[in-house]
Amino acid sequence: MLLAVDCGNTNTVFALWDGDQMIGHWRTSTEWQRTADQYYVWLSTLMNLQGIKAQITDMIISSTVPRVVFNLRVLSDRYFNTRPLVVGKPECALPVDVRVDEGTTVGPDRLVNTVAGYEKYGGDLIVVDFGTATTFDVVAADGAYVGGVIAPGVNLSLEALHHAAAALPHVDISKPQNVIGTNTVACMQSGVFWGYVGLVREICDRIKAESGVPMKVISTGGLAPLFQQTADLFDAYEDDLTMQGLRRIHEHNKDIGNHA
Ligand SMILES: Nc1ncnc2c1ncn2[C@@H]1O[C@H](COP(=O)(O)OP(=O)(O)OP(=O)(O)O)[C@@H](O)[C@H]1O
Ligand SMILES: CC(C)(CO)[C@@H](O)C(=O)NCCC(=O)O
Ligand SMILES: [K+]
Repeated sequence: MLLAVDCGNTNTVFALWDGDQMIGHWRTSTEWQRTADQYYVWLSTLMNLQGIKAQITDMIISSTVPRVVFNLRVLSDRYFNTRPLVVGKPECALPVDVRVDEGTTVGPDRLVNTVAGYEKYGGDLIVVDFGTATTFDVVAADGAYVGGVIAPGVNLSLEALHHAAAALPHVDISKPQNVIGTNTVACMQSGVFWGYVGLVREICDRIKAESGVPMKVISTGGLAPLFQQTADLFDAYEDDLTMQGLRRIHEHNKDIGNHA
């Protein structure tokens, strides 16, 4: 079975794949100090609790935090006796072209999202991911990754207000009743919530205009449903796009006989 690991700047998600069936997924905070032994104790405890008996033979990692990869490699080597595929490393092949400026390193999560989006929806696609950052990634007709947009994440924007202004409290995102807030929290929620609705709409419109072809927009990430409830921003929502992409990239490397 395949263990797929997606390390974001805030959270790390592990998913267990049996072929194209995801049989479990678990989330922890991203901490580069966490050791291979700690990962293993945590993972095996959760698997036991859920009665999952799995023989993990393969591992694939996408990490936006370079220093966590070391301990995940040790986990793979020590406990699963396999060398992991690491997205973005030369030995990990992608099933699509990447057409960006020479010398640019695209975040592996962004590439992985587009691979999954293309597999399910085909090309001429925009993938929006609401993580630590809000990213927009563009897939051409042939599936190639052709670039995108990085905007500050929703929670990051709220945190930035709280940190920079002495009188602004910590606030969780939610959909405000009105645009005109009549207390501090409502004003902050309005600014970030409606500001984001506008940001997403404007960026997608401009990507479509610049591309000159009709495009589908799909969203992923914890906060996407909150925005979709309100405004018709996306054609579809996928809750585990990054994990689907990791499974697909692993399969591609097997198909071409590439063993990390
Ligand atoms: N209504 C909500 N308000 C606040 N947070 C929410 C809400 N719904 C979901 N979330 C949060 O969204 C997060 C899931 O987001 P996701 O995994 O896409 O990105 P992340 O883990 O924050 O970022 P990264 O992948 O960059 O580490 C979870 O931590 C969850 O707590
Ligand atoms: C933009 C983030 C932080 C989103 O997770 C990540 O994809 C990243 O660190 N990217 C590196 C730079 C780039 O994608 O161009
Ligand atoms: K993510």
